[in-house]
Amino acid sequence: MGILEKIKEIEQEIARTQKNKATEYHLGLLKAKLAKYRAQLLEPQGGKGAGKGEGFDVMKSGDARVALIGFPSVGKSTLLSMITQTSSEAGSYDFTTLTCIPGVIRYNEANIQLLDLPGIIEGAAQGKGRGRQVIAVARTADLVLMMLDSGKGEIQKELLTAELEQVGIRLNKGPPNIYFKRKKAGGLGFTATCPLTHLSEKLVQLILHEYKIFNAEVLVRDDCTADDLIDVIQGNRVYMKCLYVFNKIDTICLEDVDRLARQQESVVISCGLQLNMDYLLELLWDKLSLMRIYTKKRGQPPDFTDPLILRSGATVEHVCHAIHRTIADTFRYALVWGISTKYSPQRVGKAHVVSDEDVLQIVKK
Ligand SMILES: Nc1nc2c(ncn2[C@@H]2O[C@H](COP(=O)(O)OP(=O)(O)OP(=O)(O)O)[C@@H](O)[C@H]2O)c(=O)[nH]1
Ligand SMILES: [K+]
Ligand SMILES: [Mg+2]
Repeated sequence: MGILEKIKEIEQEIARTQKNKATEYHLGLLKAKLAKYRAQLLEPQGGKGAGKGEGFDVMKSGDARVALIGFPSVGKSTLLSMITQTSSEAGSYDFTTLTCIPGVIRYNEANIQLLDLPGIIEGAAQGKGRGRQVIAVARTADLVLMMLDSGKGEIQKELLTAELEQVGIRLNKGPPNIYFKRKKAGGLGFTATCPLTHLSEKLVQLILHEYKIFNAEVLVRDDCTADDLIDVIQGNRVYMKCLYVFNKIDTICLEDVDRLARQQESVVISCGLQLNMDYLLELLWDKLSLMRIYTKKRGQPPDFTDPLILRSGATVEHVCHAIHRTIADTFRYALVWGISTKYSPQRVGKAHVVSDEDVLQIVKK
């Protein structure tokens, strides 16, 4: 039996099985099996670069990478052509786009790489269409723009989220609060720091056995589920930020626009009527958590046209590296003007965390 068939069988069994206390262990086990087979399916078979697919090998460039994911004909290419200098063919028929088309969004002096991709269909996770390649590219992005057709937005959102879940992509959430470590001996060491309503020591043990793990330390710090535990054991999950973009609001009524706009992490737009594009870019910038740092030389005004673009959380040391590899070696201190310091200017060391739009002067030894 092939892996696909095995997966299908387990999925059917899960669907058949009633969810209750008595079937809890059985379902947990089935889920672990399913996750294992899916992982096998995603492993590239054969030689180097297998399963990568032609036309998907786009170099990373710029300060951040954003991937456009969505069902066919939701307007991904139309958007790329609108907000970048690149034009990507749009059409009223599905699968107009068959490869990965990169464009560059210029915003706040940053270069943000935007990737147009083929439409994903149901079953993408099983490798249908070019789903696997699209998903592989999406994994390399700093942010996913999930583009949805406002007319059928909510069901599309559910289906796509499920497809991405199946290949280990988790949107807008962090890893489960479980500490897990394999050991050489000693059996299972199990501790929970809060009451558990989904997991028990017995179930954890069963799931671990499914992975042939008999010795491990498991510390559960939240009311986690069996799925959470499986995520931690599999260890290859990616936790990505996602913005839900509801396009074509020109085709729905105002009440529906209002409802979609109020959803978490959502933005409503119309490429056709060029509605709300500025707000989309603003949100995109916020989500990427990028910062502009302006540098200046002693006795000279800062250069406000050419900031260094860094990730939020960056320190003066990161700024040094962004300027030049060797600057950190001759660094004495930095003067900072901006909201990251109490005084302007303030003398700071390498560990100082900078903020968006700080001005920085480096004083060398
Ligand atoms: N009414 C309306 N139509 C739009 C809007 N944006 C795009 N379209 C139309 O939707 C159709 C599909 O647009 P594309 O940009 O090709 O969509 P896509 O998501 O790239 O499609 P694939 O590459 O096939 O997956 C085209 O006919 C566009 O003109 C919009 O805001 N409103
Ligand atoms: K299309
Ligand atoms: Mg397209």
